[in-house]
Amino acid sequence: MVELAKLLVHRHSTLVISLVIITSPSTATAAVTRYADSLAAAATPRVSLLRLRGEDDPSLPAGNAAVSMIESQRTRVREALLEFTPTARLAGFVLDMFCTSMLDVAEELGVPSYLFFPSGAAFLGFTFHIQTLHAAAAESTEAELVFPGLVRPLPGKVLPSGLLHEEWAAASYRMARDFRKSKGILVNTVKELESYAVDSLSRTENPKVYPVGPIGEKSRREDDETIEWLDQQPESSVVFLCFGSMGAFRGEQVREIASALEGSGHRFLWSLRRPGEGGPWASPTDYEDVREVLPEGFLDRTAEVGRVMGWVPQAAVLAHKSIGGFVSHCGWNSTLESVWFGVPMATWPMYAEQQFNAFLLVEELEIATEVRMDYRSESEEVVSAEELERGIRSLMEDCSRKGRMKGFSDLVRGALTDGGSSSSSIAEFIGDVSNNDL
Ligand SMILES: O=c1ccn([C@@H]2O[C@H](COP(=O)(O)OP(=O)(O)O[C@H]3O[C@H](CO)[C@@H](O)[C@H](O)[C@H]3O)[C@@H](O)[C@H]2O)c(=O)[nH]1
Repeated sequence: MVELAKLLVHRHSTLVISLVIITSPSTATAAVTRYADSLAAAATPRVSLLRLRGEDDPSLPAGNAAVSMIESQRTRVREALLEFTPTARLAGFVLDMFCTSMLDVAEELGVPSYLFFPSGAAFLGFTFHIQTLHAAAAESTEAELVFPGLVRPLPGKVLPSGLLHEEWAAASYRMARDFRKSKGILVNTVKELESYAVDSLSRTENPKVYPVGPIGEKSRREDDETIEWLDQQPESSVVFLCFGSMGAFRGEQVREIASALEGSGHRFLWSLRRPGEGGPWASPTDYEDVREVLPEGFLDRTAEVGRVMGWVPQAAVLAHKSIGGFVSHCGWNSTLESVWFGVPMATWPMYAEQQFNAFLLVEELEIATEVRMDYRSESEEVVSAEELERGIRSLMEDCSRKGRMKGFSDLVRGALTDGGSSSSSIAEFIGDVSNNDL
């Protein structure tokens, strides 16, 4: 800052600069004091020095303590500047990057603030970029974020729920930092499904990525009453609704879903579960009797065309030829299962990264239709029967996504065959592991 001040006065013949130096007992080391003394001795009418001394707050970690100590000096800076420059016209503040708490003071004094960023432009750009990501998430704005893993800009409204809360965001950053310490990352995906993202990851300094998916059981025939009922339904005629291990509904939302299903006229299989007791993260349970939440007479009216179940054998259901579409919360396992069996999806995300997945499915891969891409269960908003019915009709009646889904299904199944991309990645991983010095 001192050198910047010298440069400025050198370039302008009447400019006057007051340098404010704020220290505290812990920051006023002998060297700092010596340096400040030398500046004071060399002060000229055009570069003068204003020294303030604050107190340390031992309860704060060092970095925060310095920023907070500076912040505590706002009133004194204001008073000192008014006293110090009574006759001169104050033109503006130039702030060190840790002194942004002085922005308010400048505003009170009616002058503009500038920032001195002591690092390079690329780093400044990077600093802005991560802040944009975070701000967009926190404010859930309509902002779009260009992000290397996706072809299209990512709307702020589909950012992972984890970035919406300050404390979770901090944990996400910590996790990402720790991921980078690994030697490689095995990812439950298929290169052909996410080729753009896999390629973009491989072009970075991040650990090596091995796309080894889809992991999980694929087609287990379950001899239970659900499958027996599906056996009696025409091919591709049944819409399947299932919302993962934590998906559950009650009250008004259940009635809207029921009304959408009846309104759509399509056959259905609905996995309906009761929210767990004991907070939002308690596991759902099956309703003892779904009649207690369903609209009066619903089960009787739909007895010929639909089934309402609790937990269902999802993979076996998706494997069944009578299933024509899947309304899903877009959990990654459900997504891969749907792709594996070539069942088109309609997106109704709830939490975690499901909104992001919904965007990937609807906009990037074009294999899903949208009920919602940005729904969040924490909002407790009710999705209306009309909205859901529209989504179900589009899923079951518009065949345009079916061909694309079939194409991806073939690619994903091919990945795990001999010589397929995931098999090769697994082999590569094993090769790399074996070559490590253990
Ligand atoms: O009635 C049901 C409901 C679910 N499943 C199975 O349970 C799994 C559910 O997995 P997933 O679709 O990934 O959903 P979540 O359980 O919600 O998974 C969590 O973990 C995933 C990553 O593993 C994230 O993508 C999700 O957002 C996060 O919610 C799948 O294999 C389903 O086949 C059933 O068999 N029957």
